[in-house]
Amino acid sequence: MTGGLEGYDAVAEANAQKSVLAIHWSRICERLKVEVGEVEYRTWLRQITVGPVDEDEITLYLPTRFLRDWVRGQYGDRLGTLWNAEVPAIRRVELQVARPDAAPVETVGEDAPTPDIPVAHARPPTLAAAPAPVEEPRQAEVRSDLAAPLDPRFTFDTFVVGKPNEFAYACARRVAERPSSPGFNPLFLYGGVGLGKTHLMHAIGAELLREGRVSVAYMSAEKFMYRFIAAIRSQSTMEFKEQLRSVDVLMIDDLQFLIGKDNTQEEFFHTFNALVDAGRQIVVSADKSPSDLSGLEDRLRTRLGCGMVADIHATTFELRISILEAKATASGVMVPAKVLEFLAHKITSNVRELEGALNRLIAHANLFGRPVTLEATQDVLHDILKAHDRRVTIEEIQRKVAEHWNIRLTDMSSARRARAVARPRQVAMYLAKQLTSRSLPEIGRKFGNRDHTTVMHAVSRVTELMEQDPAFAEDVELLRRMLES
Ligand SMILES: Nc1ncnc2c1ncn2[C@@H]1O[C@H](COP(=O)(O)OP(=O)(O)OP(=O)(O)O)[C@@H](O)[C@H]1O
Repeated sequence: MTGGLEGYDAVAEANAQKSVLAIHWSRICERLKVEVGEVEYRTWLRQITVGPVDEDEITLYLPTRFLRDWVRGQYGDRLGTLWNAEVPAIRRVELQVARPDAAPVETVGEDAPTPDIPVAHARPPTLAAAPAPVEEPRQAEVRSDLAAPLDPRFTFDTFVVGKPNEFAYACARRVAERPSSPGFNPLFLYGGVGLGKTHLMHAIGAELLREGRVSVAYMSAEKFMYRFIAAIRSQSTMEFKEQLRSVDVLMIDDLQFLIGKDNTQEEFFHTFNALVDAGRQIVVSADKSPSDLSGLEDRLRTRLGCGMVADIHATTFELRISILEAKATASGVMVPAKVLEFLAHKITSNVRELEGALNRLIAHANLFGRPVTLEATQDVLHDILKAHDRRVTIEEIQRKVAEHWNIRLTDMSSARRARAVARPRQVAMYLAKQLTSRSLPEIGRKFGNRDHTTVMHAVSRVTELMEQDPAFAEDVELLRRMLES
């Protein structure tokens, strides 16, 4: 028949294949939910969308590299087995980061993947077993008389999970799902500045309110103190205490603020005891673990450490990239991967600063309608980058360059002359000359006692190659920017 009809047939066939795959995928999802549990499923696997089948291989998409790698590591084999059981012709599963243009198969039913930014976490085995407490359903309520408003941006969906925060995240989810579970009361979240403690607390609050079961009071420790003082002044401490003790979930942020405030600590201690004894949930955050919060009364520290203590560690490069990817995607502004990598290398202090830098870039791009480039980034973030300035060492240069080209660090000083090794070594020498004040003989010594003429040759060879090969020049430039200042 005509080409047009053949085209129609092809489209119809592709659509039919999509529908069939969607049905299989829905069945697989049901099994996975039973196997791994609802929370684990929702956090990791619900993000998967189904792509095309090519011969014996099906492609599944995940929205970020982090999530893809995690799912591959934890569930790759299981996904393969389940697909094979559903469709024997499928023998392999390929997990890919979703392309923006990918047209995924839609799942059937309520668990259709959401387009929002993924979250991920590992639920530690200890979290799996505890039984859900029997609860009377209650009307959802934020105690407006007690609560600071919850920031609607701080939800579990917008929290990006990686190794440094996965335990805290899992604990927070658990509390949001089953408040007052044995072993999780109080939940004590701690970690350095700007690493997501407040975000997780708000997420717990938002989830509880969404579920519509409990009344929640959230406030900073500072606010707690001022409310307490105001209550004393207005002779309404009884009322204040009653209000506090009537909530189902009390969350106090930045508890370290109470150090040295003995009366407020005392009041908090009694409130704490009254609530825990009545089976209510307490969530507390601080910058240190209970045992390190010297300045808090011993009995309070002991009680704070009685439930679940979860720390949030400093971010890793991988987590910073995932967070930047998620936030850039949410902003709708196209930020090149190289810029994200550059930022993740440069701004390592905390998520707040990282987010601030990205927001400024995005605002700039929106305001001036210019694309985000490495040059623009350096320009716009000049002051922030300067604040993160540090002196670069030859060892650091060698490490970064070796990582970049995936060679061993020892090859920076080895005698191997294969180009795959010799070229990165030359680049490292070139960068050492550009970025440090070391002399050529000094640089030579750091590269396996090579002669200064070898370093000179490396510098001129790299300069020459950069002029001839724009891709190579871009690589070297990126490395330079990452290491610079
Ligand atoms: N894992 C994450 N994913 C997404 N956003 C994050 C993450 N961690 C932190 N953020 C963001 O970084 C910012 C700072 O986080 P947050 O206020 O929760 O930090 P904090 O640990 O409470 O800091 P502080 O000790 O100063 O109170 C927030 O905008 C938060 O949304």
